[in-house]
Parts: sequence; structure tokens; C-alpha cells
Amino acid sequence: MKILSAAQTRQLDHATLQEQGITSVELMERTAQAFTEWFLGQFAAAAAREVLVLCGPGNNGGDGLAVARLLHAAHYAVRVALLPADKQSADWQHNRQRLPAAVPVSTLGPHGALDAPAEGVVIDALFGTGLSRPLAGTAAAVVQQLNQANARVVAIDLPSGLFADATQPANSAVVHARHTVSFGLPKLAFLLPQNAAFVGEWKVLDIGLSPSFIAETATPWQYTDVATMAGALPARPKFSHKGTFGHALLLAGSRGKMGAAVLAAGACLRGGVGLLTAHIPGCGYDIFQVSQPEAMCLTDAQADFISELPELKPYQAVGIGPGLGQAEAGVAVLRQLLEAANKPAEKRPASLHLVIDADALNLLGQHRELLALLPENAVLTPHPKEFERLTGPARDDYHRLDLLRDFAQRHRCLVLLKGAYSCLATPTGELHFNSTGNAGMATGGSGDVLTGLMLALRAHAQLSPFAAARLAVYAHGRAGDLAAAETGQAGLVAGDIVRFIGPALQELARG
Ligand SMILES: NC(=O)C1=CN([C@@H]2O[C@H](COP(=O)(O)OP(=O)(O)OC[C@H]3O[C@@H](n4cnc5c(N)ncnc54)[C@H](O)[C@@H]3O)[C@@H](O)[C@H]2O)[C@@H](O)CC1
Ligand SMILES: [K+]
Repeated sequence: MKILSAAQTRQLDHATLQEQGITSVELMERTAQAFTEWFLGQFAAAAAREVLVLCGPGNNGGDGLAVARLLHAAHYAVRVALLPADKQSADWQHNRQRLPAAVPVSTLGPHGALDAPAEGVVIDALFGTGLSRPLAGTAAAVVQQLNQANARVVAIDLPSGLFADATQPANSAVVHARHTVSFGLPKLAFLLPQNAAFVGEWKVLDIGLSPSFIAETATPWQYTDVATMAGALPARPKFSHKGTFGHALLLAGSRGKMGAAVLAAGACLRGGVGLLTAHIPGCGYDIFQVSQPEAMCLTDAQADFISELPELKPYQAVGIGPGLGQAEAGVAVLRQLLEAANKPAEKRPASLHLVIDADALNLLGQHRELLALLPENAVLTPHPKEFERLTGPARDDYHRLDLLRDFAQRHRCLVLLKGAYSCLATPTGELHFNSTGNAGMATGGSGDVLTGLMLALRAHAQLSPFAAARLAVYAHGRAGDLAAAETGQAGLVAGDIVRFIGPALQELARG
């Protein structure tokens, strides 16, 4: 699913009107009906029957006025409070006239008490995608009163004061919504941690916006949802053998961190790899062989950490990083691996795919000269701190996305910035936000599981580097969601994610 900018969203509205031969008032009515239907399902309880709708002067306020009329018709006790303005949009005026006289209307002021209903709901229809500057004056004062009132707030389209696709100055007034209900496509702002307190739970409702305009419009931002991923895993051919799904090599573990190697290996095996060999320090031999009997095991000359790179000929994909530790010897191993992957094709195994994670990323951050050796389409899976070690600090989440995009393009690699909406940057400058996963996965070892699964899918001959990476991220999150349904989020441990990789992949298998 695409994510469009605020400007493109306005164009999408226009294109929809032209294509479908409807007026903007009709589209506003459709929007208000979709919102109201959602609202009735969400707040059917008697306690939620008192509703205050705050309306700005533009079409967001017009939506609010139409919603007030529809909720009144559904027998909710509705009040409307209008933000004073020099002029209002034409569709606003149309819906102001249609508001039944039985709905009380007041005008908001900078000092007056907002009088938010204690047990009810406040609908925020002050500003949407038309916001052109930070809120000031009465609008800012109203938003501050609203936030202090600690009311249940539902924002129409966007929490007022929040830009859809750009950062707002620190300390500017933005509504803290409990729910944000938007239309057509998600907004970039919803996916960034810095906006979590404003947006709350968000939802996108279908209002039949022009599919052809969406298809034709270029954007770097994509949202990987369930529809995007249907059938993403190729079917396993009947006459396949273990060679069909590749032989992966995992370089992982150090004394005290063998669990990372075990988890990554388990995920790789559950990810459907044909064969897995792990190269681990000597101290981990018994641990590893006992816990992962399906994998083969090579031990390093060193007992406590990895100091050697094994012969790479047998492998299609190599994963390095989980539990590696940051011993200097690791730098040499990483350098040799990168050099081997860069050698002319006849001297190395065909298409050696790399997955680089955790301590291997920290080593890269400490030795940035190695970045020049990254082979094309290598996958890097940093969390924000690891990413910062590679690029330096970001001013805010939007700047971090710029750094991410730039890094992936410059090094021609795939970079997954991990988070609530993990973002996969491609060498061509696309940013794909993942939709699966839950807060229970913010637990030790969950990244190691992702690395193992990513490794399995990069070894899979039928998946392109991008398709493999996107599938791994999505399936990892989905496995976490299935696991959390069983264990609860607090009780979820990384091993539970491994157990649900199979079921998650099965959902995504091509029929
Ligand atoms: N255009 C359409 O066809 C549709 C629009 N819809 C709704 O319309 C919204 C967009 O409407 P608009 O483009 O009218 O924009 P808004 O309603 O977001 O606000 C725009 C108005 O506020 C003023 N403004 C901008 N920033 C301000 C600030 N900081 N302080 C004070 N005034 C400020 C603008 O000059 C303009 O008058 C969407 O978010 C959505 O809710 C929906 O009804 C769907 C259809
Ligand atoms: K709003």
C-alpha cells in the first residue's frame, strides 16, 4: 500500500472527484459516513453518548460538522464548538447549514473553559491535511486545554497540529488523540515514534479514492500490509530436495551469548532453509549441537569468540552478527567476509548473499572504512542505536529516514531500521514500513530470530534480495503476533517467535 504526501493526498481527492463525477460535498459526506460508522462500532456504550465536536474552518471542520449531524441522527447527545476564523471553506458552509438546530453550537475562545464532556468523547476536526504552519493563538490554546482535560479524543484524519509528512517545531501545540481515523491511505506521520503520543491507535477507512491515481503516483513510501504480502512465499515444488532451498552459513555466538546463535539458527531452520551450518566459538559446541540438532556445526580455533572465516564455497547466504561480541578478531573475520563477497564471480560462490546484524554492525560502525566493501544487496538490520553508529545522530525521525534512504542508496544495500514499524530501505530509494509485530517483541533475542529468518529467505533461490528481506520482516512480525496471542505480550520470549515462524510463513504461502 502506498503512502502519499499531504500535497499528493489533496491531488488524490481532486482526481477522485473528476474520475467519479461527484462533488467535493459528496466526497465529504462519504468520508463522514465512514467515520460515523466506525464511531458507532467503537463507542456504542451509553457512557460515550455525550460527544463534543471541535470544528476548524476548513474541510476537516466540514467533516466534523457532517459527523455531528450523523451522530445526532443516531441519537447521540452532540455539541459542536467552532474555531473562529475569517472565512470557512464552501463545503464547511454547506455542512454548517445542514446541521440541525437541535445541535448546540458554541464558539471557541482562547481563554474560555473547553468544557470537554467528562464521560464522553471529543472529536477533533480542527485541522487535517491542510495545516500549513504550526498552530498559534486560539487554536493552540484550545489544543492545550484539550490535552489538559485528558478527554477521550478521536481525531478525524490527523490529530490537529500534526503535519502529515514533516516534523513540526518542538513544543508546538498538537492534539493528543486516543484514536486517529484517517481515509484512503495511511499517513507517514502515523509510523514514526516521535508522533506516537499524538496519533494513538490509528485506523484507515476506505472511502473509494481513485485507485488509478494511486497506482500512477510515485512515492518513496510504502506500507507492507496483509494484502501486499498475500502469496509472497513461493510454493515448495514437489520434487524439491534440501539443495533447492540453499545452504546458509551463520557466524554467531561468543561466551555468554550462545543463546543468540541458537535462536538465529532455530529461526533459520524454521524459515525453510535447505541446510544450515553454524560457525561458532569452541565453547558453544555442546550447547549448539544439543539445541539445534538439524544444523551442522563448525567450531572456531578460539574457545570464546570467532576468529576465523570458514571456506565459503558451499554457501549461498551468510549471516553474521548475533551474539558475536565485539572482540577485535571479529573485525578481521568481517573484513575477510566482505572481501570474499566482493571478489569476481568466478572466484567465489555464485551470488553470496550477506545478512549483517548486531555486533557485526557495531564493528562496521567502529571501522567505517569497511562500508565501502559492502556487496550489492547486502542486508543490514540495525536498530536505531546501531544505525546511529553507522551514520551519526539524527535530528528527528524524519531526518533519520533521510539518513536511512541515503545510506541504502549510497551503499547499494538493503537496510532494515528496526522499530514498531520497521522500515526497509532499498538501493533504489524506496522505504517500506512493516505492519506486523507487537510491543511484546521488544525483548532480548528477537533481533537474532529476525536475522536467522532473513538468512533462510536470502538463501532461497526463488526470492529476490528485496522480496526475501520484506518477507522476513513481515513474517517475523506476524510470528510475533501469533506468539503473543498465546503468551500475551509480557510473557513473550524470542523462542516463542521461532515456534510461530512456520504458521506465519504458511499464511503467506502461494496457493
Ligand atoms: N478535499 C477533499 O475532497 C476532502 C477532504 N477531506 C477533509 O479535508 C481535510 C483537508 O481540508 P482542507 O484542505 O480544507 O484543510 P484543513 O481543514 O486541514 O484546514 C485548512 C484551513 O486551515 C488554514 N490553516 C492551515 N494551517 C493553519 C494554522 N496553523 N492555523 C490556522 N489556520 C490554518 C488554512 O488556511 C485553511 O483555511 C482533510 O484532512 C480531510 O479531513 C475529506 O472530507 C475528504 C474529502
Ligand atoms: K483533525
